[in-house]
Amino acid sequence: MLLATTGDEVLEPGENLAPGKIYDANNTLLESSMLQAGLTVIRAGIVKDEPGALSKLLRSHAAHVDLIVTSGGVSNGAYEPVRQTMVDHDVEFSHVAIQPGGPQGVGTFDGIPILAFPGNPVSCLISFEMFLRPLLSEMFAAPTPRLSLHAPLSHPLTSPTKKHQVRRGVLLPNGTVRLEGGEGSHLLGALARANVLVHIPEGISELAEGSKVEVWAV
Ligand SMILES: Nc1nc2c(c(=O)[nH]1)N[C@H]1C(S)=C(S)[C@@H](COP(=O)(O)OP(=O)(O)OC[C@H]3O[C@@H](n4cnc5c(N)ncnc54)[C@H](O)[C@@H]3O)O[C@H]1N2
Ligand code: MOO
Repeated sequence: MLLATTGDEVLEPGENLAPGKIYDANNTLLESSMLQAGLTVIRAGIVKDEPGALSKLLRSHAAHVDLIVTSGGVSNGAYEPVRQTMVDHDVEFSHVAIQPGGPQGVGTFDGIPILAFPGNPVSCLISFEMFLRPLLSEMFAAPTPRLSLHAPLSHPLTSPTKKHQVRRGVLLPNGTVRLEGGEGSHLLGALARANVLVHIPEGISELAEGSKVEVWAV
């Protein structure tokens, strides 16, 4: 696996955190998830928002990898490095009806399969759990799929009707599930406190306390 993230504002953990900069969360999140899933990972680092930089980095590792995963630079901003780099490649960008993790890219870069996940940290982890991890389970039986349970909600919730929402939650000792943090796809603290992903399928706009939801133990 080759892992890369993008953004002039993103710094390696430990660097001097100047105003307007943030530490890279995505490479660490994805690398640890991938290692746990039994993959061998090359962490290529952070690509600056410059034309040509991403292609150069990916090509420098391409001979040694079976799959490329990037995070960030895929939505509709003025400059989206991943999207723009892939213009010359067979990569399709679209919006999946899921929250978080909507903007996605899939295709090949110089013949190597590539998945381009969105940049918000929770979005890229949910993308891995929803789109890549199940595939690995099916293809290589490693790791085993996430344990799926049905548990009653400890409180009511609302969800966007036209999207499959994946919220972070805590399965409590009394067997109920409580949402942890809000919908925001930047809420890493809440993700760290969660022990389940809570699935609210498309078509549902609200659920009452006690409604059963599918949760994946993570
Ligand atoms: N016009 C539209 N704008 C946006 C849409 C849309 O549909 N139309 N979707 C929004 C959603 S939802 C998401 S998710 C983001 C995805 O955008 P990108 O993949 O282009 O992500 P970036 O802009 O590069 O980053 C988003 C956010 O995350 C921070 N980030 C990026 N990389 C890292 C990293 N490695 N570690 C920590 N944080 C990271 C970045 O600084 C931004 O704050 O698009 C929305 N906009
Ligand atoms: O759908 Mo975006 O992936 O929520 O932050």
